[in-house]
Amino acid sequence: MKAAVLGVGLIGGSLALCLKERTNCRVFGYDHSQETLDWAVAAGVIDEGSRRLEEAVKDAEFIFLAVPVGTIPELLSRLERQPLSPGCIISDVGSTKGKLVRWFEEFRKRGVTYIGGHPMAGSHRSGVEAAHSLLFENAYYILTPSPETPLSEVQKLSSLLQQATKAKMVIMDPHHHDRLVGAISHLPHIIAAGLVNQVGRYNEENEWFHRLAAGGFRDLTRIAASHPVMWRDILMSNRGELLRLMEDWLSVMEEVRDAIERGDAEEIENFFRRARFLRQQLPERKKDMLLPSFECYVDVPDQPGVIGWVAMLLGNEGINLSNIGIMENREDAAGVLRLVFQKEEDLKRAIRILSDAGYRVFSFD
Ligand SMILES: NC(=O)C1=CN([C@@H]2O[C@H](COP(=O)(O)OP(=O)(O)OC[C@H]3O[C@@H](n4cnc5c(N)ncnc54)[C@H](O)[C@@H]3O)[C@@H](O)[C@H]2O)C=CC1
Ligand SMILES: O=C(O)C(=O)Cc1ccc(O)cc1
Repeated sequence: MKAAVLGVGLIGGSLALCLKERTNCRVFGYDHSQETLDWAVAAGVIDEGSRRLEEAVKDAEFIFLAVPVGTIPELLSRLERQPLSPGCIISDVGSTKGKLVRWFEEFRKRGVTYIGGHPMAGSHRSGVEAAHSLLFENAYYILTPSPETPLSEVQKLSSLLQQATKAKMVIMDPHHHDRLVGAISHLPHIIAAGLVNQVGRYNEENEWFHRLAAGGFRDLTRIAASHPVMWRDILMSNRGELLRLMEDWLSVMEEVRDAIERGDAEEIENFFRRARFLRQQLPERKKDMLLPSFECYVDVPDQPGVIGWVAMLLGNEGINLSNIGIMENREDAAGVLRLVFQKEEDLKRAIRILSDAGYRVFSFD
């Protein structure tokens, strides 16, 4: 099986290593830098490399775009004009997904499936030299198929990626994805960079600012060392969500500022109490602490009572749900319901019952 990785940097190189190490894919790399390709072949990151797109994607069953976010649309346009293997699956690893939605339809017309993807693991380093095959292990890897994407294709891609990366595969609506990563990744990068720049200005006057910057400042600003061009692209492509999130952030800051101005000790204490409580609730990352869970996703119409209806269908058959929730909440679209079970047998029975009831059910397990 041939897989093409377009952009052999940190993420593309890591994905190539994963595919080579844990699947039977032969990995063909494409990059605009010949030096990168030579290094990647010599280090065994890819089997072969070329600066010619046509050669890289010829006969490939899977094509992964791992170029900067701002370059993905241009590369997709070029791919559209290439002779591609019928039934081939194209995916990308870009940090934002909403702007890429239209490509599903563009490629569908040509008998090719495009499914957005985003591994939620990375580093402030970039380039193929920093690639490694354990980068994605146990991280979440989000896929953002269109509601029309054939389930068999989503399954094919997710099985390959799960096997290769050992990540936890999740599916999500692309716009919901952008709001979510906007809040937990993009906004924090803006805040970290802003704080470092602010203190940097003070330090120009008095270098004790940097000398004393330890503990909290370092912890909070680690991500400010990330790649400026990559983050420029990410902010430009998640504009709408980020503007909304920054409004919220500014009003949170205003509330604290006002509380300080008023000398409102209670409000200030509550601000920190709430944060400490919520911080302690964040899920642990330790691998062995994860309880086994089996999950599936169900396409549901956007109608009141649909969660209760699905829960009742399963309850009537004595199936225990350990969690249930809507994955996206746009008003104009149907939702994706996530169902979690503690027993594999319950998952299998639930899939059968819901499919028999006419629902489109998807599972990674
Ligand atoms: N770095 C991170 O922590 C994460 C990054 N991502 C996404 O992964 C993608 C790649 O990021 P990294 O691997 O960190 O970047 P990188 O800079 O390490 O790698 C990008 C590679 O693409 C090549 N490239 C750039 N423009 C090209 C073009 N027009 N044609 C051919 N090759 C080209 C570069 O030579 C480089 O080898 C981005 O879309 C980013 O949003 C996703 C998850 C985490
Ligand atoms: O967790 C973060 O914010 C990181 O710094 C790593 C990272 C960067 C970009 C992504 O799209 C996903 C993960």
